[in-house]
Amino acid sequence: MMLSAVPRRLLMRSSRSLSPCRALYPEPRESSASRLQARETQTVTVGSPVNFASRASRKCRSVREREDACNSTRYSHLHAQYQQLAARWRTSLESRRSAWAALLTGGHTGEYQEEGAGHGGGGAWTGATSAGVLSAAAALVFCFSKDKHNSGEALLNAARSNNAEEVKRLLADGVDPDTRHRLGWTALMVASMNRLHNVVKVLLESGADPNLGDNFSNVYGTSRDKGIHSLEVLVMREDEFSNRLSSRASFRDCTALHYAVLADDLCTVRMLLDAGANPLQVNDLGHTPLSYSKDGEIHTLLTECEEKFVEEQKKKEMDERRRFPLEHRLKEHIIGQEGAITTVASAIRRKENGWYDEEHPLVFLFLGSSGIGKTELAKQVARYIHKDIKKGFIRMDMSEFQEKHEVSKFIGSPPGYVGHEEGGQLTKQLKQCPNAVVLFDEVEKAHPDVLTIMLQLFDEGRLTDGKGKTIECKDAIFIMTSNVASDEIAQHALQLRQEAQEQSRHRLSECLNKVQRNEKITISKKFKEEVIRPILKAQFRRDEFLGRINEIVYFLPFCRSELIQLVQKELNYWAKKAKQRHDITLLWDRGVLELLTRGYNVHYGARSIKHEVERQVVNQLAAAYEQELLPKGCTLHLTVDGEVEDEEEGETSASLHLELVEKDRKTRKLEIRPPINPGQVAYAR
Ligand SMILES: Nc1ncnc2c1ncn2[C@@H]1O[C@H](COP(=O)(O)OP(=O)(O)OP(=O)(O)O)[C@@H](O)[C@H]1O
Repeated sequence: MMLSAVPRRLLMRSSRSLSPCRALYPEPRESSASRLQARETQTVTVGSPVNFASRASRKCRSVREREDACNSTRYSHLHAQYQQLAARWRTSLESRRSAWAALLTGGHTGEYQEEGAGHGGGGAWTGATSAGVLSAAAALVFCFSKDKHNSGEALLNAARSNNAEEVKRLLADGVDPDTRHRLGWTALMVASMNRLHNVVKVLLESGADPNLGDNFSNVYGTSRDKGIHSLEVLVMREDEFSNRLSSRASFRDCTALHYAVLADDLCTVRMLLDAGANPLQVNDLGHTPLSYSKDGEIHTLLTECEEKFVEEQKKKEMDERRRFPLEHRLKEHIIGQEGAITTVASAIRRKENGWYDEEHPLVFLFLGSSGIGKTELAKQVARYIHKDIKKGFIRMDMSEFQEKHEVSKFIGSPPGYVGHEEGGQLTKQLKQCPNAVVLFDEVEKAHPDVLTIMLQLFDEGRLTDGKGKTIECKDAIFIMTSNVASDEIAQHALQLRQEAQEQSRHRLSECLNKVQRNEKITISKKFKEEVIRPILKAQFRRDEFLGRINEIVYFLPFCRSELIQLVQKELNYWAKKAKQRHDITLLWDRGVLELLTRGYNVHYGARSIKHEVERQVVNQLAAAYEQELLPKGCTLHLTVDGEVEDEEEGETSASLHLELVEKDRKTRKLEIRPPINPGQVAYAR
C-alpha cells in the first residue's frame, strides 16, 4: 500500500498511548500508577492508530497475562525490565522537568543531589528533587555543561521544552544547531513536530539546516541499529521527540518540513519554506512533505512552492550547465575521445534544452575497439543525468541474449511460461527508472528477435513486458556498444594521424628540430559512408534499425599524449593506494611515463596500460614490501635505467627501478631479489 495514501492516519496518533513515558507525564491530580492502571482497562480498537500506538503497554499487559497463565520466566524478565525502565525514565524526566522549570522561573537557591555516576548521564538527578528545591545554580550547571555532547543534549532538551531563550544562549555559546540526538533527529525537527514556533525561529536564524533528514527509522529498526532495547527507544522517541507518531512507520530522512506538515502547523511550514526548506525532498519512502498534507492551506502552499522550486532548480541547473558544460565534466573522467564527447554532449544538450523530438528516446551506437572508454562514457552520462548511478544506469550484456528463447529473459515470459513471475531483466529495471541511461553492451551478439524488440523500443519509446504491462521510456537514453568495424576504425585513425604528422613535419621541419605533432583527427564522412555503413548493414541487416540511431559515435585509438595521461592516471591511483595502505610516498620521473606507454596495445586500449603498470611497477612494489625493503613512512622514487628514445618505433633496453629516498635526500637503489628482476624487462613495440 502506498504510504502516501494513508499517511496521516497511520503516522499520527489520534489519542494518547499507554507507553511508559505516558505514565510518567506529570499530570498533577492522578498518580502514574493509577493512570497506567486506568489505561490498561481501556478498550483498544484493532487496526486503529491508537491500537497501533500503544505497543509498549500492550506488551506490558500481555506480559502480565502470560505471567498469570504459565508463570513464564521469559516474560517476567521482560516485565521487570519494563518496570525498571519506567522507573528510570520517570526519575530522569522529572529531574529534567524540574531543571527546566527552575531555569524558566529564573531559578531558586536550594540543594540538589546527583545520582551515582553512569546512571542516566547529565540528566540523572535524584527523583526526589522538585522545581522548588532545585537551585538555579544546579540548573545552570546542568545546562552550562562544557562537554560538547552534553551541550548538544542540552540544546535538544531546551528545544523540546520550548525554552527558546536557552536555545538562543546555547547557540550563542557555539553549540551546533544541527546537533543530532543519539537516535538521529535534530532540534529543528523536534521543534517543528511540536509546533514550538519560537524555537523554530531561533534555530533557523542561527543557521539550522531545514533540509537535514532524520536518521531515526522506526522503533524496532533503530533499536536494532543502535543496539538499544526497543522499549528504551520507544520511551526516548515519545519522551524526547513526540508521542504522536507511530512506532512502526519509518521516519528515516523525514525533514523538519515533513514533521511540520505531519503536525499540521502552517506557521512552521511557512518559516521553514522561507528559510530554504526544499519541498521536493523525499524521505526514505520516497514521499515529499506534500504527500503528508491534508487538503487546505498547507496543501495549497506546498503545491505552489513545489512548482516554484522546480522552476528555480531548472534555472540553477541551466546556470550550472552554462558555467560548467557537460563536455568539461566528461573530460574530467575520460582521456581523449574528444569527438565522441562532443557528439554525445551536444545531443544531451539538445534534449535538456527542449530541442529534441519528444516522441523518441535518444539512441547512440558507440563504435571502437576494446578498453577505449565506451562504457566509461555511458557511465559518466548516467552519473551526470541521474546522480544516483545505481538506478539511473542499466547495463545489459547482449551476449546473454544470443538465442531465440532468450528473448523472454530480456522482457519476461508470457503467462503460463517458466519464469513468468520473475519478469524480464530489462523491463524490471526500466520500470524502476524509466528515464535511465541503458547500455546494450556488444549489441552485435544479440539475436535478431531481440533486435526487433529493441527497434520497437527505440521507435515507440515504450516496451511491453511478458505480463502485458507497458513501460513508457521516451526519456531514456539508449547506448549500444559494438566492436564491429573496430579494426577498420583503428586503422583509419592511425593513418589519419600519420598523415597529420607528416604534414606537421613538412611545415615545421625548417624552423624546429623536434616536430610538434598534430594529434587531433576527424573521421571523414566518406569513410563513414563507404566503409562503416556497409559493415553495419551486413551485421544488423536492417536499414530501419540503423535509421533509428541518432548518432554513431567513433572511439579512436589513443595518441601519445593521451597515453601519457593514462599512465599518469594509473600511477596516481597506485600512489594513493600506497599512501593509504602502507604510508609510502611514491614519486616518478617523466621518463617513467614515456617508458610505460610502450605497453600500449591497440586491441586492449586503456586496459593494456593498466596491466603494464601492474607488471612493471606494482609487481616491484609488492616484492620489495614482501622482502621488507620498505620502511614504514618511506618515500620511493620510480626511475628509468637507460635511455628511452623518443621514437615510437624500435626496442629499448631501458628499464624501471625503485629507489629509496633517504632522510638526507640521497637515493639508494633497492636490490629486489628474484623472481622480480626489472633489469631483464626489455620493451618491444
Ligand atoms: N578514454 C579513457 N579515459 C580514461 N579511462 C579509460 C578510457 N578508456 C578506457 N578507460 C579505462 O579502461 C577501462 C575499460 O574501459 P571501458 O570499459 O570504457 O572500455 P570499453 O571501450 O567499453 O571496452 P569493451 O568494449 O571491452 O567493454 C575502464 O577502467 C576505464 O576507466
